[in-house]
Amino acid sequence: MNQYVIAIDQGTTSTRAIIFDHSGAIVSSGQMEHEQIFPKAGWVEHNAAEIWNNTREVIASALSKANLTRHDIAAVGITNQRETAVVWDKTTGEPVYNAIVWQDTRTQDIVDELSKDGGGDRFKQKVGLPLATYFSGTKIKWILDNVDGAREKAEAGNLVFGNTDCWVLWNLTGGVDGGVHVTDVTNASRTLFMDLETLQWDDEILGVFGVPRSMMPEIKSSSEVYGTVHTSQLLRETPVAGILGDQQAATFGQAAFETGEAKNTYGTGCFLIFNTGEEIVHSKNGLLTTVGYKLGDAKPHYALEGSIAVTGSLIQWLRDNLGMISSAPEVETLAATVKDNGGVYIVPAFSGLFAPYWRPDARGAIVGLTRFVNKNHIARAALEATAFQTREVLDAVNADSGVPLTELKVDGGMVANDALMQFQADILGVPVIRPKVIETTALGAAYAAGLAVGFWKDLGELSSNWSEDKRWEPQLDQAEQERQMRLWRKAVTKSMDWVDEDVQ
Ligand SMILES: Nc1ncnc2c1ncn2[C@@H]1O[C@H](COP(=O)(O)OP(=O)(O)O)[C@@H](O)[C@H]1O
Ligand SMILES: O=P(O)(O)OC[C@H](O)CO
Repeated sequence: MNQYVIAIDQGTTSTRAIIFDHSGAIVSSGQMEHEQIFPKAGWVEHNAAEIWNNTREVIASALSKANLTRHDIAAVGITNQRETAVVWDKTTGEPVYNAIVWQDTRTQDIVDELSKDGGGDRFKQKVGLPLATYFSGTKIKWILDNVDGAREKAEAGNLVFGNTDCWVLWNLTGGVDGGVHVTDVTNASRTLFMDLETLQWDDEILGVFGVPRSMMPEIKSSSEVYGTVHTSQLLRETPVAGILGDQQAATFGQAAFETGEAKNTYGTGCFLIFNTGEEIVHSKNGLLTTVGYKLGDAKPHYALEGSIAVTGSLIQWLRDNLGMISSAPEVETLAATVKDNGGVYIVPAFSGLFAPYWRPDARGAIVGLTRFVNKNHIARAALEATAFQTREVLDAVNADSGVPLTELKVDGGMVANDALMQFQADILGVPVIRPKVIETTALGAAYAAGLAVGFWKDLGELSSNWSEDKRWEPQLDQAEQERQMRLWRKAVTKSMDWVDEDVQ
């Protein structure tokens, strides 16, 4: 009997496989971190072969922990870190370069060059995105321009591109032995190349970037059978039936299916997604327009997104680069020893500033330092930075939609941190709500796959699986909220205009 669905969550720091039952509860999981490669300041890479190996390992581990086999699994769903670009030779299965990660800023020169003709928003009306290093398109161009022989091979039709969903799917379905080269609409909407109306690649933009169309995967919906797992793999012959970029998957896993619903995911970065239904809404306040989900032949749901590049990774930086803490949860212990931030604000503009500013010239800043400040204040300021950035994104969503959100559903690794969630509610002035299953990203991909094979019958059934675990009510008075936001915004101005010809 197929009683379960497995989701592969290929994230920025780790790859997970999680098995869910019909009620949406977690039955077992496997997880492996992969190496973060920083060859130069601003460059961030992953080894795509390592990611594929880890994917196989975590599937094996999740199955064996629950004592299950492929016969118990109805379908496979895939969710992934978006924008991270893998280019590989489809005749050998070898990537021609490491995966260039979404946080990588090496393509700023490409962005500047392309912006000369028509400005940074020249494709925004069509694709919903400004020209920025964040998106896959500039990374593909960089590989074609900089890796020896890549352009010739691409023009000969041997190289293909995919975000990591596509790389995992291709390998899972056979790789050089007939692997399926497909992505879903949500991932495609993060490349700079997909027309939001037609949901197809735009030849004119591909031409401007010099990317051959033959490299691009076929764009399909987020919920349909793309292929079956290859006979050489553990899950052989199981249908792969759902793909969603991780932030859209979390929105789906939070059952935010309707227009006006939203969620915020706190991981490496933070991503607030606001469902705008079947309408394509263009932001006037620095948000992206993206595809939320598309189920089979049904019309797509679109969304506005506030992407924040650095939140949890600031905590990792305190741990790995400064050695201030030995584990991420320890930041809460340090922060709890002081009654406030001691006047310190940290603007973690490690990759420039994303939403709502889109300022590639910004770099990280710690301001307000005095002899009074100690590491506990720094820890507190690091946590607060996540909450301040989220408030700015929520303000942008409210301004665009005209109807202020009255509560915020949250998920992701950082929501384990109580102090942060309380401060988040305080600085937003609305309740913050955590569901029982916080692995909403994997759950969303499982839902998409399960819907396609009839494991779940409809969205109503999925909504009834959602239940609240904890709620944080705002406790700060509005004057104090606004005082802190004023200081935060002042700190943000100090991080801007830092990059010049001498500083990258
Ligand atoms: N208790 C905590 N307090 C603050 N940050 C935390 C805590 N636990 C984990 N994190 C941060 O959350 C992130 C991991 O969350 P996760 O959702 O697994 O990320 P991702 O999906 O981006 O890989 C890490 O960046 C880590 O620093
Ligand atoms: O893997 P995460 O959770 O850090 O998410 C990364 C985002 O998809 C980047 O856009």
